[in-house]
Amino acid sequence: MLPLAIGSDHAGYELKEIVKNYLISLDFKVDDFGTDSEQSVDYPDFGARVAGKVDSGEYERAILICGTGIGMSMVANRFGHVRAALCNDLFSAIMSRRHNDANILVLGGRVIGTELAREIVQAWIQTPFEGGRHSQRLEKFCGGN
Ligand SMILES: O=C(CO)[C@H](O)[C@H](O)[C@H](O)COP(=O)(O)O
Repeated sequence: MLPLAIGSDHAGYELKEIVKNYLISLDFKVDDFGTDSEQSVDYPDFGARVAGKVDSGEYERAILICGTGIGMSMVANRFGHVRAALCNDLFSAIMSRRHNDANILVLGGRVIGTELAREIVQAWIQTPFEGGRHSQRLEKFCGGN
């Protein structure tokens, strides 16, 4: 199965561990790029570490988690080949794959609960990109990358 990169700051640490273990239970290979505790860190350090790996093509998909998800999505979307989607609801997560071919899912560890996070992650992993008219739209801002 698709190997995934995952990262968080301290505010996303608890949910990162839950999401990581959930993915492992589904037989995904998950590479964790920190942080490793709830000790305060700076989200740009971990966001850039993971987004850079998607940007370079080392990983096809990744998950980032901070308190709201806002900071991580801002950081990740600075990278040219990254389409990071902050999805704290199920509909957005599904649409971010169908229409936007999002390659990084961003979650807010202080916003959503564990069960919703699991549902979002599962749907995001499983939902394919629809292509068609959406490809031409992606082409207009990221060259289809
Ligand atoms: O970047 C964020 C907001 O966009 C994240 O939610 C951070 O996790 C948050 O800012 C961390 O806050 P803290 O008060 O330093 O724990």
